[in-house]
Amino acid sequence: MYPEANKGYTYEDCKTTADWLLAQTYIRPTVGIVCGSGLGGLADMLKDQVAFNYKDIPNFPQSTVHGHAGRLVFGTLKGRPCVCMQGRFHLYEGYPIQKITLPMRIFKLLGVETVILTNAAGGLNQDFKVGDVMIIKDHLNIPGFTGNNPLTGPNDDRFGVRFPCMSDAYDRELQQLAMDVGQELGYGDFLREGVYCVLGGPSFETIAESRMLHKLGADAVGMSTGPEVIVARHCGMRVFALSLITNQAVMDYDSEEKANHEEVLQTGKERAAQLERLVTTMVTRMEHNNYA
Ligand SMILES: O=P(O)(O)O[C@H]1O[C@H](CO)[C@@H](O)[C@H]1O
Ligand SMILES: Nc1nc2[nH]cnc2c(=O)[nH]1
Repeated sequence: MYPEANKGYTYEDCKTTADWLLAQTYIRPTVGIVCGSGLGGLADMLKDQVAFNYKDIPNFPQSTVHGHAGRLVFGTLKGRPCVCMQGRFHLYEGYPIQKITLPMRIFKLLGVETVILTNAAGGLNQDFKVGDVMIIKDHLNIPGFTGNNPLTGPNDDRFGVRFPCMSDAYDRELQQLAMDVGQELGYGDFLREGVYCVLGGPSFETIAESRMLHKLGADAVGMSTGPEVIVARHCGMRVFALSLITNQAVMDYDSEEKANHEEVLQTGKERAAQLERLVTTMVTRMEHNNYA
């Protein structure tokens, strides 16, 4: 009934992977973190690390993009058990969408309750500057408009319902927590909020495309996160996500700017320490405030 590529992984496949991981570490994570391009340093913040190369994990895809190390790291952040993907998967790597989002279901079966995703993105909002950190309040999932949604295929009710709601995809309490923590840390000058737009990539946007996305309501554009969020919400995990604005999308035919991955990684390096501090402090506060 469904094309082969849309079958994805069964519940049992996901359980095999989760059980394999649980058998090799005593850490029982309640927070799952996904590191964006050039933002893998977040994983290094974990204490008491137990790390796995993706190539050694049953059913796991491999990282193929520079700036994504390809390691799953278990550890604790200020005593709180976490698991962190040092490197994510993207549609443009050629994987089916069910494969790039598989780690979200593994997170769920590991016991994760809250997922924190980071990404590098191009700024569309003209008030944004390179180096700004945007708390994601919503997304435009453009691949989904053409039927490329990670939940395509048979639905397994053990994960979630056939038609999940997405109007509450990004947890509002966690957005507020990020704002509060960001202000306290003195990051108010570069902390923003906005709508993230996912494209398939790997080509960056044309000028006309950037203008169109901005008109449609997007503040930043990238090639990830949306599909992971859909799968995480489908299986009932709370989601918080942020974009580091690593470059300004080119919106003007007179501009000499050209988007490139080196600039993306460089901006990541420059903001890494603050981003790591924001996320770590949030994780500590989540515990105190009894956020899951
Ligand atoms: O979304 P992350 O993984 O941060 O990476 C972003 O950076 C890369 C482009 O430089 C693309 O993969 C884009 O999605
Ligand atoms: N699509 C897209 N992805 C990015 N990732 C980092 N910067 C960009 C960008 O400008 N466009």
